[in-house]
Amino acid sequence: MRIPFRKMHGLGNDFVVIDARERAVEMSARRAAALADRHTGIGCDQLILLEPSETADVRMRIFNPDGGEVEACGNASRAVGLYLGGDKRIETLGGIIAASTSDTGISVAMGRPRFGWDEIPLAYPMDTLTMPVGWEDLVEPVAVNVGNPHVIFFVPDTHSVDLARLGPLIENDPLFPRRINVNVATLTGPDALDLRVWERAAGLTRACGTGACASAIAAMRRKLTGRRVTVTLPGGPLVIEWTDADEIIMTGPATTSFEGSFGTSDYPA
Ligand SMILES: N[C@H](CCC[C@H](N)C(=O)O)C(=O)O
Repeated sequence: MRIPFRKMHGLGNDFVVIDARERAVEMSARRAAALADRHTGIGCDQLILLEPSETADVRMRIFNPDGGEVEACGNASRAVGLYLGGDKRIETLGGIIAASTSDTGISVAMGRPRFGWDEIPLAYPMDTLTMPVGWEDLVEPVAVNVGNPHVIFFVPDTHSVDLARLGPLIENDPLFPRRINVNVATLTGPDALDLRVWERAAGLTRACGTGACASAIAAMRRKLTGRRVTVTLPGGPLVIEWTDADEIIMTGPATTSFEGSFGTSDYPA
């Protein structure tokens, strides 16, 4: 049997999107990892499975390239918003998010940020606004949960950080019981950040929507910016707003690259 999919991306952070609302598709960690593999599979940063939802217009399941299912994916939320069109509520493990499509791009309301050490989560109590920890030159980060967990280091120059080496060290530190997405951010203007991200289980990506949300919120909490920030990633810019209603709104592009299909026998569940 062949399963159709849509290859999509948000600023180069790419996804294989499978719409299983009409016909169920079994998604094991093995199948998700095989599909995401860039050498032997279709290749993507995350695999996205759309299923019927009891509480929203659609349920969006998010699988990292290691096959692990996770709570949130900002760029994929915009991609699914583009695919579905109009205003849609999307159920995720991290909560219900709302996507709306306009001529300035796709906006996604990502819910409210969480700052409690046990909400990140961390392994033990700690101030999450200036954490008393460090890994070589990366010290005193901020931790934020925006559906998924993020740690944010403010540095003089994101490009001088050896993120390929330090990212996995921090991602897998026992301080983070569910591992963590690692962000290095530089303030480049009154309301502007430069950002690079080592994604939990995915590594260096061209863009990370939840990383942009978490880093913007971290800058706002530290009073480095106002409540509307442009975050520039290697793949391009995203605009993040933290509303007075404690909602994170992310606006940016999404693109459909191509449509295809795969054989279930080639990718056993
Ligand atoms: N690797 C992330 C999931 C995808 C996040 C990123 N692709 C985004 O756009 O938010 C995690 O394990 O939490």
